[in-house]
Amino acid sequence: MTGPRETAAVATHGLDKRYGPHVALAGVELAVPEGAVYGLVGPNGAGKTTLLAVLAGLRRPSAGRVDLAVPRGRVALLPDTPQFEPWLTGREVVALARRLTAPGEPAGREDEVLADAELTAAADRRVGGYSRGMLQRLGLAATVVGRPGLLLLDEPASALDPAGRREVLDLIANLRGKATVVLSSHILADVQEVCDTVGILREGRLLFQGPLAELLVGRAVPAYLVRLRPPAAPAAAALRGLGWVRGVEALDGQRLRVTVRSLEEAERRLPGALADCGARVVSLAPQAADLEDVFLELTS
Ligand SMILES: Nc1ncnc2c1ncn2[C@@H]1O[C@H](COP(=O)(O)OP(=O)(O)OP(=O)(O)O)[C@@H](O)[C@H]1O
Repeated sequence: MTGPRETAAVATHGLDKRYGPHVALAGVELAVPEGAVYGLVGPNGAGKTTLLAVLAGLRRPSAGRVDLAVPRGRVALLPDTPQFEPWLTGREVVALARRLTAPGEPAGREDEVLADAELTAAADRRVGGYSRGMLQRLGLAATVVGRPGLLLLDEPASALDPAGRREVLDLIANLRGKATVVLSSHILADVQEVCDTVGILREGRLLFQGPLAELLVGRAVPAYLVRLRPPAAPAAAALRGLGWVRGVEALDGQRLRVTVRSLEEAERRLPGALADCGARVVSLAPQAADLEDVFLELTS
């Protein structure tokens, strides 16, 4: 066989999972390239948790198979709400995980992952007093302490506040190059930020899978975001009258979203058109397609 599946860290073939009569996964052909940070996105009930559990070997598929390029013992799963014994300290949780998953690793490895998770100061406190964000970071520390080759993260940042999400996303971004990561999320901005490869799951079926850039570029509506000194209305009216402008949307008193026939044409003509109508331009930038837009287009 040729193509990307050849270098897949994990691939599934004709994967089905039924819960009684309910079909949770249907013919899933997943291909996660080695070293990817792969975002599995889909609405609630799409089958994300089920797929991760099947990949981790915790649930048996009803049909099909999972091919792993790493040994089963080097696959680690972090559930969406990791549970720890509240009387253990953070350091004890990580130490236990190291002894279970990689007894050959030196104890110094524990300090390393606690530091990466910014938990050094809290390491000797009982985890019963940890915040949600700290628990999620501790879960990540305990998951990576054994240097897994494949990390499966179920909604790792979804339940956190913006600061907590930021910290967890940074930790995941730092895993790039050290392991293959598959994370599920319904927060598309998070996926767009940290993932290089995306799989869109709906009602148990993979609707799209491939590089994030390909997904976005192939579907981008060429548009420019123009910020002007108010008032923006005269410039909007002038642009609307031009043949190469497809539409002008006033986002507020000073920002216009100008959709165009092509970005190349806009690069040549937009600055001049704005100058001709006397607009005072603060900034001008092409607007990238958003994973959220593409997702809605594919799933609606
Ligand atoms: N143990 C189970 N028994 C019966 N049905 C289940 C079971 N686990 C999941 N399901 C159903 O299978 C479907 C997929 O569930 P799953 O939890 O995998 O989705 P999800 O994409 O992770 O959703 P969420 O984002 O809400 O966690 C849902 O319709 C769910 O109700």
